[in-house]
Amino acid sequence: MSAIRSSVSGLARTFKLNSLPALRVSRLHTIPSAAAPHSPTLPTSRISPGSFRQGLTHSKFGSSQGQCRLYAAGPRNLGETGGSKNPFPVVPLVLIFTAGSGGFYLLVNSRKETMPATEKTLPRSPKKAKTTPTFSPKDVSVIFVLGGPGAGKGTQCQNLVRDYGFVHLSAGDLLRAEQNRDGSEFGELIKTYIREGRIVPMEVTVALLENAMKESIANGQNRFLIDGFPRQMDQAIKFETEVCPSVFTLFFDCPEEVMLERLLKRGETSGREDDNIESIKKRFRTFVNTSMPVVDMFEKEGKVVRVDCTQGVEEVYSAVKKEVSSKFKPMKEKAVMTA
Ligand SMILES: Nc1ncnc2c1ncn2[C@@H]1O[C@H](COP(=O)(O)OP(=O)(O)OP(=O)(O)O)[C@@H](O)[C@H]1O
Ligand SMILES: O=c1ccn([C@@H]2O[C@H](COP(=O)(O)O)[C@@H](O)[C@H]2O)c(=O)[nH]1
Repeated sequence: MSAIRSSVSGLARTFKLNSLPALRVSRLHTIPSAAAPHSPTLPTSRISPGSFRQGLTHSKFGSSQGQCRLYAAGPRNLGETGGSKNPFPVVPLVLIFTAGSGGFYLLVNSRKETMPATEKTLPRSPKKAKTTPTFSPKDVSVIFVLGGPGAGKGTQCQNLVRDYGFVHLSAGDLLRAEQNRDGSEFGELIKTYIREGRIVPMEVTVALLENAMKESIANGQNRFLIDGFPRQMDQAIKFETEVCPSVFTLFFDCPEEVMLERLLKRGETSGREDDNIESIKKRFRTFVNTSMPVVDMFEKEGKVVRVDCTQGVEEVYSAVKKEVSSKFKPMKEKAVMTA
C-alpha cells in the first residue's frame, strides 16, 4: 500500500478528469474520507477532502483544459518505489496508476448514485444570513409601536401620521391584506395564525414590511411607525439586523380589562375574525408570553418610551406627542387657502 501511495504521489501528479462533470467532483467536498470504502486500491489517506479542495482550487473542471492537480507533495525519486531493483519501473507504475484512476472514477460515480435529488440542485454553500440592514438608520427612521391587543396603537398612529408625516405600517393589516390577496400562498396559514392569536412565521411578516417600506421610500417617505411589530424576539433581531434598526419603541401600557372592553366594542363593527372572546384571550396570552419579552429587551437597551393608555384618546395623544416631539419635528401647518 505504501508503495502504491509513493508511486502515485510521485509520478501521477497531473491527470485528465475532463470527462467528470463538475457536480460530481464538487460533491466530494462533503464526503468524509472515512466514508469512502469503494476503492481498496485508492490511497484514501492521501485523497482527503482537503486534497480535493486544494486540487480543485487550481483546476478548471468542465473547462477545455480539464486537468486537476491532486497533490501538493513534491515529486519522489522513482528509485524509491517499493525498493524494487527493476530498471524499467514504468510498466508496473502505469498499471498501478490505471488501477488507481479506475478506482477513483468508480468512487466518484458511486457518490453520484446515492446523492439525494434535492442536493444535486442545491448550491454548495448555504445562503449566508444578512448582516447589513437594507436601510440605514441615518436615512430611515423606524419607531416600533407595541402594546397589548386593543391598547389603542392604531388609533394613536393615525394621529402621528397626521401631525408628523409618518408612514403607518401595521403588521396585522399587512398580514390581513396578504391573507385576502388572490393567489397568496400564505393566505390560509395567516388566517389560522390570526384566529389562534399566534405569531405568523417571521419571514412572511418581515418581507411584507420591507416591501411596504421600499415602496414608501421610493415615494420619498422615510419615517415609519411599525405598529404591532416586533411581537417576538426573533422578529426583533431579524428586522433590526436585516431591515432597519429602530430609533425607539413606543409602548402602550394598558390593563387587560380595559383592552378587553375596547376590543369587544370594536368587534361589534370591525369584522375582524379575532375580535371575539376566544381569540382575544389567546391574543392576551401570546402578548404576555411572547411579545412582552421583546419590550423588556428594548427597555434594557434604554429604547422604550412607555405611555399610559387608560385615559381617553386625546389625553393619551398628548403624552404620545410629548415623547415623539423630543425626537421628531411635527410637519409644518398646511397652508390654508383664503379667499
Ligand atoms: N384611549 C382610548 N379610549 C377609549 N377607546 C379607545 C382608546 N384608544 C382606542 N380606543 C378604541 O379601542 C379600540 C381598539 O383601538 P385600536 O384599534 O387603536 O387598538 P390596537 O392597539 O391597534 O388594537 P390591535 O392590536 O388589536 O390592532 C378601537 O375601537 C378604538 O376606537
Ligand atoms: O408581527 C405580527 C403582527 C401580527 N400578527 C398576527 O396578526 C394578528 C393581529 O394583529 P394586530 O396587530 O392586532 O392587528 C395577531 O394576533 C397575530 O396573529 C403576527 O403574526 N405577527
